[in-house]
Amino acid sequence: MVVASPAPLRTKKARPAGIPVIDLSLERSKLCELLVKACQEFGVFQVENHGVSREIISRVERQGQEFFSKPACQKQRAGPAAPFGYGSKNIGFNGDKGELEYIILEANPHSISERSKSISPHPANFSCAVNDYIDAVRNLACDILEMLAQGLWVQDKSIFSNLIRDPNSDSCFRINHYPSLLNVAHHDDDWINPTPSSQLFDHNHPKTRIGFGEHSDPQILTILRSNNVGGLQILSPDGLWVPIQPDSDKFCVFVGDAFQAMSNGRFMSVRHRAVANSVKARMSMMYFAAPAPNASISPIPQMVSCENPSLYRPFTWAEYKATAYSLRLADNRLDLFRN
Ligand SMILES: C=C1C[C@]23C[C@@]1(O)CC[C@H]2[C@@]12CCC[C@@](C)(C(=O)O1)[C@H]2[C@@H]3C(=O)O
Ligand SMILES: O=C(O)CCC(=O)C(=O)O
Ligand SMILES: [Fe+2]
Repeated sequence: MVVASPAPLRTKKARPAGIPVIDLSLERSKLCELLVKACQEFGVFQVENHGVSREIISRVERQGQEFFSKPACQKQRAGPAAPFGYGSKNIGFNGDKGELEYIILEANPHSISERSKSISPHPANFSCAVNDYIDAVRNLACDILEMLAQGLWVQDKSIFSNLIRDPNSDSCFRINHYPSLLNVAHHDDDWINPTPSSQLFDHNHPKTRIGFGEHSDPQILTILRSNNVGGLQILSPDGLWVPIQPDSDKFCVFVGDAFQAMSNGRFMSVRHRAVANSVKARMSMMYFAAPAPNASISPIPQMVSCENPSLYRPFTWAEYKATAYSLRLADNRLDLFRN
């Protein structure tokens, strides 16, 4: 006898759906379709079977751990992040703050080799680990961008990837370290008595410590990898913060503002943040894939039609970056370039 299964219970509060996890070993035309769908519907997705070796990832992770475990006075020798170097709590130049420390570097071997002298007692090990990692994630970013061009039926498959393969590409690399809650809570009066002006808390949930505040990434694509400690959240269209499941074997890929502009708004640069509420320290590393400063960004002709007129005026990456750096982290800078 076949017994009908009971109708599923409906609860009033729907659990937000997770972001897509895309298996990069799938057949290519299927992959192109899935990648386009994810960039349209979410602006972010995770990838598995990405082909970046564990060894490359753990070498740079180890360098990050060694650096952040040093006493503050030693780390400060690599700072301040203006805009490259070591930073602690201060983000950008306009008063943004977060519960984190970080290293941010230009993603080119010469600059990394110079910077590594103030970061590590073994600069060659540091720069080699970071350069190998950047090469690997740049290739991953280019593969994804080429599949996205194919998925959009654009003839020139390299239309996006050429921008970040350009030797003058302005890409950068960042390692963020969010200390364990146990290391900071009792030193911090705000934790016990949050002040309304503090940026370090989410005012709707005063026990949420803001590690890296709400923003979208300005570049084309971001490739993020973290340890298995959570904290990354995206802002859903209905205004809810949705956690992204941490997974050290996957990469999380974000559409950036420049890609939203080039796709004429078909892809969206999703707003995200990192909270620092864990008893374990979170470490994340981001490769921000950017064009060269003089590259012109505008909606590609294939995305523009009578029904879909151009949403953004052309701008150079240098112009966009200067605007981003003149604004606060949470500001919506792309709207300033709308037609
Ligand atoms: C407050 C800021 C930090 C930031 C530059 C900015 O003025 C606005 C954008 C911020 C952001 C967000 C994504 C990564 C990052 C490196 C970038 O390119 O834009 C940061 C900048 C930063 O931390 O310096
Ligand atoms: O550290 C994280 O998990 C996210 C940080 C981030 O979004 C950024 O640095 O742009
Ligand atoms: Fe980001």
